[in-house]
Amino acid sequence: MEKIIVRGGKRLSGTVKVEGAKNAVLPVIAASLLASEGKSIIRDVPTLSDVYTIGEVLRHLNAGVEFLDKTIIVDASEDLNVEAPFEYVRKMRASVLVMGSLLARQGRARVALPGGCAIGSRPIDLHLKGFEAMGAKVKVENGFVEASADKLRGAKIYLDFPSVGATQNIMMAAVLAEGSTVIENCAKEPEIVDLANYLNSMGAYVRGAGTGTIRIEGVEKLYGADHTIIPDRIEAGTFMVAAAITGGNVLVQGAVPEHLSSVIAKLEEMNVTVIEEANGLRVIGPNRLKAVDIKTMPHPGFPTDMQSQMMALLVCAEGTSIITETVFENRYMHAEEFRRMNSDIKIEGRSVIINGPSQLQGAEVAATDLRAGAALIIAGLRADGYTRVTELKHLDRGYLDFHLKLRSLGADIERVKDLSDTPSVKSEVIETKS
Ligand SMILES: CC(=O)N[C@H]1[C@@H](OP(=O)(O)OP(=O)(O)OC[C@H]2O[C@@H](n3ccc(=O)[nH]c3=O)[C@H](O)[C@@H]2O)O[C@H](CO)[C@@H](O)[C@@H]1O
Ligand SMILES: C=C(OP(=O)(O)O)C(=O)O
Repeated sequence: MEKIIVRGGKRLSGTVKVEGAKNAVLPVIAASLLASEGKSIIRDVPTLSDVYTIGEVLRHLNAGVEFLDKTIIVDASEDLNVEAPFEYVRKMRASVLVMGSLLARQGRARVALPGGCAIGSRPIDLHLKGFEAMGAKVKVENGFVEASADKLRGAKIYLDFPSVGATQNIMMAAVLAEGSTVIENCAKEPEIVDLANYLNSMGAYVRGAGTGTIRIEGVEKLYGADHTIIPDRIEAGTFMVAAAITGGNVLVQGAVPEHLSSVIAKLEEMNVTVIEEANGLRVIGPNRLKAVDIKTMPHPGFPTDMQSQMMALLVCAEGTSIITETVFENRYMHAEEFRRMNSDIKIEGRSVIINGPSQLQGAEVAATDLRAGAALIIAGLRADGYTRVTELKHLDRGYLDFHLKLRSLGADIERVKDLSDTPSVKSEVIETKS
């Protein structure tokens, strides 16, 4: 079993560069299946386990996928297979994002139903309602959801909730449909805008991405295109919190202020200094952090993917803070792990009440999901003694070289393979850059 071991107490300083966004690259790779002619070149790709998983899904669907450092080249010009089996969907729910492209390209898609996960039940009913509105027949059988349509027709689709995945899947289905599609109450996340830009560069007609209404005119055919992925706002936000919790001074290179306005506002309310520089955001942590309330919301509200990292910071803040999670019903599994580190956190329904400041203490804790993994490591940066974080497979879905980046900022941190089952060897340090 691998662990990250952090010894708290170091102030972070220096510069850290963020990768391309995981949540932008996954839908873009799914959309590359729409190009029946020409190859897509996708740049600034973070080489995370999720990205390799979606690469495997595409290969299984008969697309050519080549990884060249941080670039992926996709050739989807051959006829595609239409089935994404459970072995992929189990590893990564975002595999369901191939449905829209397959339905548009091949008239059929069969994808294993994703299960729930540690953050909530995560149904896909809104994706399917969108496909049905466009004339697809949808059935759920034997653990698979199958959608088929001779020809998708444009439709007016109102989403009951601005789901990121449903908006993306419907966009991908609509770009090759006959006529106009309007998606109302759609998601406005920067990753939606990135997908729209990529689709437009393939020859699609998508307007309004980033607002609450997207309009799409279907076209006959799409072509491979060259696209650079936007910087990862959640990775950026994670390093901003890491700088703040240690009272450090860090330039987060590549952070886009407009993508992070709610996170910046909350950090400033907590007395953290955030300065816009030409190539990123400088974050300077205060001596005393102030308690604040946070409510997670769809963009431009406070992102649920930053909730656990902020929890680490609020534990160290003076006063009572309340976090209310409105996006996922069960995204507090990490609260229990924070309690093991001596924090005063009470869960009450969809809210948590944090009484701070607590002096965090090092402990052995488990990452319950990818953001929880990062949050526990961040808490370890401030804790007395050693914090050992396990279940790193979650962290690896979303963060590249996390411990190496933190170490380059001065953290006392290492990643080890625990060999406690092997007589006479306790642990082995892992230093390889992925
Ligand atoms: C790969 C990726 O980009 N993942 C992000 C994406 O996930 P994802 O696209 O899965 O998140 P959604 O926006 O779809 O989900 C938000 C809420 O809507 C509900 N819902 C969603 C679809 C549906 O058909 N029915 C339904 O009820 C979900 O259960 C959840 O409560 O957006 C989330 C919300 O910002 C982020 O936390 C994830 O990091
Ligand atoms: C929840 C997340 O991702 P996913 O939707 O891929 O599980 C995340 O990035 O925090």
